Amino acid sequence: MAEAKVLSGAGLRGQVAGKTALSTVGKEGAGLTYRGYDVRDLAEHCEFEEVAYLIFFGELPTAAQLAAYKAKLKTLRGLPQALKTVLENIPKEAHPMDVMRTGASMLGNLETELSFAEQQDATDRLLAAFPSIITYWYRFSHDGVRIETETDDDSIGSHFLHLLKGEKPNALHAQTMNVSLILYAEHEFNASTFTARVCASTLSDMHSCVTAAIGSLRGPLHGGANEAAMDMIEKFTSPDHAEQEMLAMLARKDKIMGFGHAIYKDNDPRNGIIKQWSEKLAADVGDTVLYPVSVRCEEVMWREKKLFCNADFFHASAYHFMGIPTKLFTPIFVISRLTGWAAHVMEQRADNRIIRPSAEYTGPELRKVTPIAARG
Ligand SMILES: CC(=O)SCCNC(=O)CCNC(=O)[C@H](O)C(C)(C)COP(=O)(O)OP(=O)(O)OC[C@H]1O[C@@H](n2cnc3c(N)ncnc32)[C@H](O)[C@@H]1OP(=O)(O)O
Ligand SMILES: O=C([O-])CC(=O)C(=O)O
Repeated sequence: MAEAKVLSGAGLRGQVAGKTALSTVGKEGAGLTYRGYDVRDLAEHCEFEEVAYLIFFGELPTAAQLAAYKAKLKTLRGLPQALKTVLENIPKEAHPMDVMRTGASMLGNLETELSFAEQQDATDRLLAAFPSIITYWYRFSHDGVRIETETDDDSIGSHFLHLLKGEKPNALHAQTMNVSLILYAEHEFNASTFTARVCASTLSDMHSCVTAAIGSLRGPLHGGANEAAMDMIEKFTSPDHAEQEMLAMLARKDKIMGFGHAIYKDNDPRNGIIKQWSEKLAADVGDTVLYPVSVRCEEVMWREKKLFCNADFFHASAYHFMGIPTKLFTPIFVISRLTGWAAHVMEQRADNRIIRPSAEYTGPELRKVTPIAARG
């Protein structure tokens, strides 16, 4: 179980900034829970759409409710021509998180949330359309093809992989995506979710809240860490090489992406789960380097600094083994975390006061304007 960390200092650490009924993170003895369910239990027994339903509506769906929800999402996978045109104009060199940000924002122009009564529909549309948005842009800009984004895939994870690769995923890949999307779905007041809540607190629309959150998730200290971790581990040719390089990075006091956490003290409960799937995928592709390298990185960081892998670290190798290009790693996080962001927006709206903290002023004392001609 993850232990509670002593929280104080800069970055609002340890400050209670609001209430939520959606999840607990690092609560003593509880690890990570969504609506009272242990994430490990959910990852073992549920589909991602089931977990999304739980996050939005507070209870796990019945079989009929889940079937209806998945059927609804399936109808929302197509993209309007105006959005496709925008995506076709974004260069190949663009950062895929910028594509996601533009995609969410453009959808807000085309299918504006006109009142809060439409919040669930706006959310479901984004949830269903995000895999289409990122893969439509990727396949057009990289392969020159205009893909059909309306598939009959049973799940969002399979839909994403199908669009990306042009063929339906095998069972192992479909299961891994499902688990990955569950693990990334919700995480209390992390930076991107807090961004979404701040935006929601001004009574802004869902697309603005989500667009803002994507900007926050993009950075390497948050969601971007899965890509940064991949960039690092793929340079290591063996576990011994990894150890040597990690020790050098630690000696230089470099930040090592995929390790540490603002709230968890000695373990991120999502890591053990995704690590197991990474190991299965490594065996599937016959990997003898990347997985052992990743394990050695984990050992070195714990031995040297008592720093542990967060959710992002073993996601890097897992996604890589599934043939997902590194630059699409963080957009997958978006596809999943949309559930948490939107649920927080709805929660904020239901009991709102504009979020507006105070600052401790550190600038100059009050002074008079010197006429411009007299300034030296
Ligand atoms: C899904 C997610 O978003 S999980 C987070 C993904 N982000 C990363 O993996 C980026 C790498 N990790 C980090 O930068 C940090 O651990 C964060 C941003 C996640 C948390 O930051 P903080 O809450 O400030 O970390 P914390 O207070 O535990 O840091 C304690 C010490 O460990 C160091 N430390 C923490 N993480 C790392 C790391 N990954 N590599 C090297 N040193 C680290 C800090 O620099 C700090 O040292 P100091 O006391 O000498 O200043
Ligand atoms: O909670 C955090 O600070 C970051 C994190 O792990 C997440 O958003 O999943």
